[in-house]
Amino acid sequence: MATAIEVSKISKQFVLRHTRSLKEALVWLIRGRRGDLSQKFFALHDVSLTVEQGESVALLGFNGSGKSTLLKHISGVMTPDSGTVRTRGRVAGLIEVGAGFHHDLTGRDNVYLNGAILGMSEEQINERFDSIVEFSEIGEFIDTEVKFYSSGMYLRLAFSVAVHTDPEVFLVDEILAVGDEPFQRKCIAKIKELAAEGKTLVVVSHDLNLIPEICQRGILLEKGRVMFDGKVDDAIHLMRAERT
Ligand SMILES: Nc1ncnc2c1ncn2[C@@H]1O[C@H](COP(=O)(O)OP(=O)(O)OP(=O)(O)O)[C@@H](O)[C@H]1O
Repeated sequence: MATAIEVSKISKQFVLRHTRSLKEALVWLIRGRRGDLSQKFFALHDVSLTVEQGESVALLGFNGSGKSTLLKHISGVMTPDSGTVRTRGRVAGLIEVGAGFHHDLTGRDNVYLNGAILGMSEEQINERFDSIVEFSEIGEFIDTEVKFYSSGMYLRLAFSVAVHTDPEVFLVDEILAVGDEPFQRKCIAKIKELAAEGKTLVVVSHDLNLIPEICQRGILLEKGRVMFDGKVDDAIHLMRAERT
């Protein structure tokens, strides 16, 4: 089986921003700006993992453990301070949903814009346009500027465009928690369909009941490090044990 994602020893540091008191800032200035007022921390620390084509993997961990940051590195919207990320095939991400959408454009124009950003040709978008709109259930609002959409409508259209790009690797970040229940169920069914077709999936979700329905493998992150990588049930068991 071919490798779809190869993450090799990546680390990412962020600046821990906290407000300093006026006194602290004055002391720092008087001392000739010596020392660093900002502190850094590792959002990801020496993370390595390999995902084979057709695998469905869940990234698990408590808030702030680094799941979204890792997903952003796999999608390529973030680059690591050190280490490498390699992916094979087209990667579609629902990471910051609708991030590629332009508020002043209509749903229709955004389908074309976002579709192009995600790598579809105009011809492909023309072919899939009706199906995109149908899946999103946007209906007649397709010619309305998206700034007038509800957050659920926005998400539905963004999700619909992304799944129609026919990605080889599909990255999902907590989408399952957004949107109304019927649409959530539809998204989950679509994600399962993609998995059954042999697409590679990396899913971030806090829904520990849903995750085993989609993923066989679970990677547990803690403070930016991989604590466990194995069967999804074992990863969930470990996570639940840590919570108690
Ligand atoms: N752009 C950024 N600048 C500074 N800090 C960041 C940035 N993005 C994320 N962080 C920090 O990195 C850490 C990891 O964040 P991340 O969003 O990856 O966690 P997560 O596991 O996805 O959390 P959650 O379950 O809450 O979504 C957090 O402490 C977060 O505050």
